[in-house]
Amino acid sequence: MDEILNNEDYKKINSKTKVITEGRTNLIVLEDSKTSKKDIVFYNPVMEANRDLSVSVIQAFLNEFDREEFLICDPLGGSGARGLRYANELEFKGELKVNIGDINPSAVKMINQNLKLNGLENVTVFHEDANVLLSKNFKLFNVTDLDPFGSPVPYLDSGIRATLTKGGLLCMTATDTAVLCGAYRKTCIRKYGAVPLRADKELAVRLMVGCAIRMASKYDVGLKPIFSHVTDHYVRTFLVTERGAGKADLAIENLGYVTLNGEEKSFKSFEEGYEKGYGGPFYMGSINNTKIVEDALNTAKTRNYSKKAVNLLEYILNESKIEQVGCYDIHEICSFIKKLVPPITELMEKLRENGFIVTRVHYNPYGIKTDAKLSDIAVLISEYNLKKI
Ligand SMILES: C[S@@+](CC[C@H](N)C(=O)[O-])C[C@H]1O[C@@H](n2cnc3c(N)ncnc32)[C@H](O)[C@@H]1O
Repeated sequence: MDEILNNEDYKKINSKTKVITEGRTNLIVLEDSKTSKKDIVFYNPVMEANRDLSVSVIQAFLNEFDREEFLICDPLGGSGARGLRYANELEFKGELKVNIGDINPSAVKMINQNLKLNGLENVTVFHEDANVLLSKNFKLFNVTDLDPFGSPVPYLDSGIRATLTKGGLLCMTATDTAVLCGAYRKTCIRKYGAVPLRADKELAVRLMVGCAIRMASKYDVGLKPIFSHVTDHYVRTFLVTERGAGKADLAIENLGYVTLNGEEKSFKSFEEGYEKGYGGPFYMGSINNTKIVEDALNTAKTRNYSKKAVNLLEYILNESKIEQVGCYDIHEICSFIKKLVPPITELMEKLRENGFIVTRVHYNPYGIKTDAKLSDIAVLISEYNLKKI
C-alpha cells in the first residue's frame, strides 16, 4: 500500500480521483476522465450498462453449468471496473477467481486500489500485454472478456486459445462500429476478413461473430452466440466455446453471404462462396439464447441494475424469439415504395391482427423483427396510406 501511495503515478491519479458505485462495487475513477485513449487510466461511465449486462449474462451462463471453480480473465482491464464487478457480484458456490491485466502501469495501480477498496481476495492483477497474459494461460479460463480500444481482432486468437475449456465463454466488444457497418470497407476486409454491408446494424454483430468462428475453427472449436447487442458506439457478443470438429463444422455451416435489394435481403451459403455485390461472411444463426436472456433479465431486475440494461434485455428477449437476420426499417420501406410512414405501433398491431409475430429492435427505433414477408408489410403500409387519402 505504501509503495503505491508514494508512487508518483499514483499521486497523479490520486489528486484527481473520486469514488463511485457501479452495481454492488465501489470504484476509484478519474474525476476528469475524457473517456479517451489519452486518459491516465481509462474509465467510461457510459459503459456501466454494458457492465451490468455483462455481469447478468455471465451470471446466467454460470447458472447453466454445475462446476467447482470458475476462472475469468479481463486482460484489458482499465480501471478494473469490469473484472472487479465480476469478482464481487457473480454469485457462485464454488471458487470464483478473476485475473485482470493491463499494459498501462497507472491502470494496474488503480486496479490494485480498487481491489483493496472492495476488500476482494479472489483477484490477481497483472501488468502484462493482453496477448502475453492470454497465451501464458492456454486452455485455462471459463470466461475471457476482450474489451479493447477499437477492434478485438488483435486479441482474438489468444483469447480463443485461453478459453478452450469445457463450456468456455468468450466475450468481446468492438468499438470500431463504423468499420463493421461498412464505412471503411477496406479496413473491414483487412481486419475481419469479411466484406461489410452499409445496412442493418445487426449485420455488424454477425460479421464479428463470423470472423471469430473462422478463427476458432482451426482449433476444432465451434463458437455459439448466446447474447449480442449493438449499443451506443459499440458492438458486443458472448460466444460459448464448443469443442470438437463437428461443432466447428456446424458453426461454419451457419456462415453465409447477404445482398440487399432495398430492404429485401437475399442469402448465399458459405460454401457457395463470395460473389460481387454480396457482403459477408456473416453468422446467420441465432445471436441470442432466449433462456440466457430471460435469466439475465431476472438478475438485472433483482439487483436493481441500470434501467438502460434492463430495457435492453427486455428488447433483446423479444428479439430472441424471432428468427430473422436483421430487421425491417419501416422508414426505409416507405421511402422505397413512396408511401407515408404509419405509426410503428399501429403497423405492429395490424401485423398481429394478421397472425404475424412482431417486435421492435433495440438498435433501431424504426426497426421491426417479424415472421411476415416484406410484401405483407408493404400491403399493410399501402392500406394505411389508402385510409389517409
Ligand atoms: C477500453 S479500455 C478497457 C475498459 C475496461 N475493460 C472497462 O470495462 O472499464 C482498454 C484498456 O486496454 C489497455 N491496453 C491497451 N493495449 C493493451 C495491451 N496490448 N495489453 C493489455 N492492455 C492493453 C489500455 O491501457 C486500456 O486500459
